[in-house]
Amino acid sequence: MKDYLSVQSICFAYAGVPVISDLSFSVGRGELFAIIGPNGAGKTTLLRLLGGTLAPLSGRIRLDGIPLRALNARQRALRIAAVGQETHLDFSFTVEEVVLMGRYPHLPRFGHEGPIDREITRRAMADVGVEHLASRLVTTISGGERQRVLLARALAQEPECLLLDEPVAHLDLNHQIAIMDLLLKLSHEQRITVVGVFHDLNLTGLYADRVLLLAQGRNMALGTPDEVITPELILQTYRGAVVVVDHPEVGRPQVMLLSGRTGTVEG
Ligand SMILES: Nc1ncnc2c1ncn2[C@@H]1O[C@H](COP(=O)(O)OP(=O)(O)OP(=O)(O)O)[C@@H](O)[C@H]1O
Repeated sequence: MKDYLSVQSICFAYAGVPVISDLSFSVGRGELFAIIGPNGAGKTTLLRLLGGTLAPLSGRIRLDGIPLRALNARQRALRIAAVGQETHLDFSFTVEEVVLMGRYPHLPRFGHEGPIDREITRRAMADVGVEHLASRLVTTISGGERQRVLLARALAQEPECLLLDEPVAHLDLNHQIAIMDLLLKLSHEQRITVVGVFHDLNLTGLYADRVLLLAQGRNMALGTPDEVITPELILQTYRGAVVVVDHPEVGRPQVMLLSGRTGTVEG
């Protein structure tokens, strides 16, 4: 698989406090790539570095062979769409207006959106199942609906790469599966590179092509879900005891918790 994103020895610190340390990896075009790790590991910071909203203190990030820092914000927005953890939307736009904003990087300066932009917006809303909310104010929809609207806005951007911070965190079971299936289709069929931060190790095990396990800003493991989602690595990084079983249908790793309640670990 041809590399789309290439990260070489990047370091980053907030006010002198190191958060990302000497991190290197690459992501293939059309790969569904998961970043996992405990709270504070640096996952969101890493996504911001990949999206170009933060710049590494040292090291290099390349996008399709081009140094990320050589691209301005609009050039980045034509290639990358990012959806952050913050699903709050302050202003009283309708859902359709918010999704249409994804088209802005494609519009000429001072230009207006046309029928093609409206059609792409409609399709993006349909893909994430928010078409029925099109005329609702974003301030009046639920957290999970808002999360899907923001994903629709990212899709309307028609990016080569999606950077998603916990894209299913607020979604119910049915919508989690629908969005993960959509991400799989986007990556494998449309060759969009999808990089997502996930807390749900079972969804990661089921869907990811490869997984980067981050702890204290360092690469603790990188490989297939089978290689990374192991009881040893989970205990070492999350300090949580688990057993890992094979999914009965597809054999992919699924995590079961051990705790005081299961009687296998001191509570
Ligand atoms: N703007 C900031 N200024 C200073 N420190 C920050 C800032 N943002 C994050 N940090 C710190 O950097 C570290 C990594 O934060 P980050 O949000 O990248 O972690 P994360 O792995 O995404 O965590 P979580 O799973 O809790 O969302 C944490 O210790 C956090 O407190």
